[in-house]
Amino acid sequence: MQPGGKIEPGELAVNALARELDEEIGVQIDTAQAHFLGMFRAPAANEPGFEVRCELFQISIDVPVNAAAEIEEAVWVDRHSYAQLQLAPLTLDHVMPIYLSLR
Ligand SMILES: Nc1nc2c([nH]c(=O)n2[C@H]2C[C@H](O)[C@@H](COP(=O)(O)OP(=O)(O)OP(=O)(O)O)O2)c(=O)[nH]1
Repeated sequence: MQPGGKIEPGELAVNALARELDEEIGVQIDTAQAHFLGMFRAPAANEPGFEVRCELFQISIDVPVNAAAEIEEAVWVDRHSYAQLQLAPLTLDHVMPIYLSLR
């Protein structure tokens, strides 16, 4: 699944994005550079019976990512490797089609 997480009360989605990227993979972003891709929903990966509704953003970075303690592993996914990975429904149904349509 993508780095991200729940939006706190009163928080803008793009600020939640910046906070979660910092917490989860140690990446600081300029929120003005985050490109909003849309709102999507899918069955939640880790919460059976629940649905995840997300505001999805695209960012570009040229810094290393470091998985924080609570994150098991951080991997880059590309058009060649994704088919071998176990991906969350949101990623498989929405994020990958958008990614594959780029360029
Ligand atoms: N971050 C993220 N969460 C996803 C994706 N796909 C998906 O089903 N989810 C689900 C997993 C969780 O049920 C929920 C995100 O909650 P979370 O527990 O990661 O949120 P959080 O970092 O704010 O954690 P917490 O403080 O609430 O414990 O959305 C995804 O691509 N990225």
